[in-house]
Amino acid sequence: MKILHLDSNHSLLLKMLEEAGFSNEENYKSSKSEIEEIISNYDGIVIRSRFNIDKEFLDAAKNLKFIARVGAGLESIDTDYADKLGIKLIAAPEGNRNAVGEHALGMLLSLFNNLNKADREVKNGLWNREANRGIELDGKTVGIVGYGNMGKAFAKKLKGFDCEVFCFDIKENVGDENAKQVSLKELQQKTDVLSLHTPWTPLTDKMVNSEFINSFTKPFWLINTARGKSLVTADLVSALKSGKILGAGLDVLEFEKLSFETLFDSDNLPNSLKELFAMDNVILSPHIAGWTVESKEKLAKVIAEKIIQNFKN
Ligand SMILES: NC(=O)C1=CN([C@@H]2O[C@H](COP(=O)(O)OP(=O)(O)OC[C@H]3O[C@@H](n4cnc5c(N)ncnc54)[C@H](OP(=O)(O)O)[C@@H]3O)[C@@H](O)[C@H]2O)C=CC1
Ligand SMILES: O=C(O)C(=O)CO
Repeated sequence: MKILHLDSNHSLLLKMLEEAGFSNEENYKSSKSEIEEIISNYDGIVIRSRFNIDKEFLDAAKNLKFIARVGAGLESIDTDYADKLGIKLIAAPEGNRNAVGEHALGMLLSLFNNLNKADREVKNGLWNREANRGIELDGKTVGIVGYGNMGKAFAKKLKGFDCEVFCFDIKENVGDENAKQVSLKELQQKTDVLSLHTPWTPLTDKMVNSEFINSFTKPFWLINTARGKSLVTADLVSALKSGKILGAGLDVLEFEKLSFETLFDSDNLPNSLKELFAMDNVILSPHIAGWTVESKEKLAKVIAEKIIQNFKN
């Protein structure tokens, strides 16, 4: 089988596939349309997030048997069309779920303890102890929306903090010893901290908007390590201003990657983002929750194992 690798990954991936007898070609530079011209020569592709795999691409990929995403989310792939064409989709949530759980927890603890603000202030000669008094997770209620690989990994990390953990998921019976499954309404009544772990789908697109936010009984903290487009940034900013949201940790933004840098450089960022940048109770990171030294290797290993398991002769 011939596999085209469209992003560079941990060397373990190529090593394992080569040892298993697959033929591997790396192409990290050609444009999407250039790849479309040659893609019919391959049985499988391995991609991280270089470009979206849309209908046009899939139509050109006449002999494709699998698409392996070195990551968890398949949002950048037209999964329905790939299914229709009988192309197998392979993801590796086992490879970065621990990283996401730790990142979400790290953001939460940083927010609760004003770490980013305090750090900046101390480095500027300010010794503001009272203004940086923290709060504790002990006794708080954490609501997790989307209780799959990532949500469960976060709940596992919360063990030992003496907080109550609830989850809401469209699937039934997903609760476990780390989180009690409740209705969305109950979660919104109880939650002090909301952590999003849903995929980006038509159902979750702009899910966290003013109506959703105002359905929470208490002011709450928000962590989003899922997808930026599930959250309406302008509505978040309004809620931060009104105090309905007490602080936010966002690893993902509505405007990411190329669009983010282009908008930033041309000073064309939407006002809502500029306002977020100015807020001390907001922590941002550039989509790195699942992006650790360890996850790089784990993702490679998981993807290689799944390809070998499914496609080795
Ligand atoms: N920031 C980062 O670096 C990373 C981000 N991610 C993001 O996290 C997402 C989740 O990954 P993962 O946990 O592996 O996915 P899973 O499919 O394992 O879990 C997601 C869960 O959310 C459920 N769900 C879907 N829609 C809703 C909804 N509207 N309300 C409540 N629950 C819902 C799903 O149900 P069903 O299966 O029925 O749809 C599923 O049970 C990825 O799609 C990706 O977007 C993942 C890894 C790294
Ligand atoms: O694994 C994912 O889905 C991520 O967002 C990181 O690439």
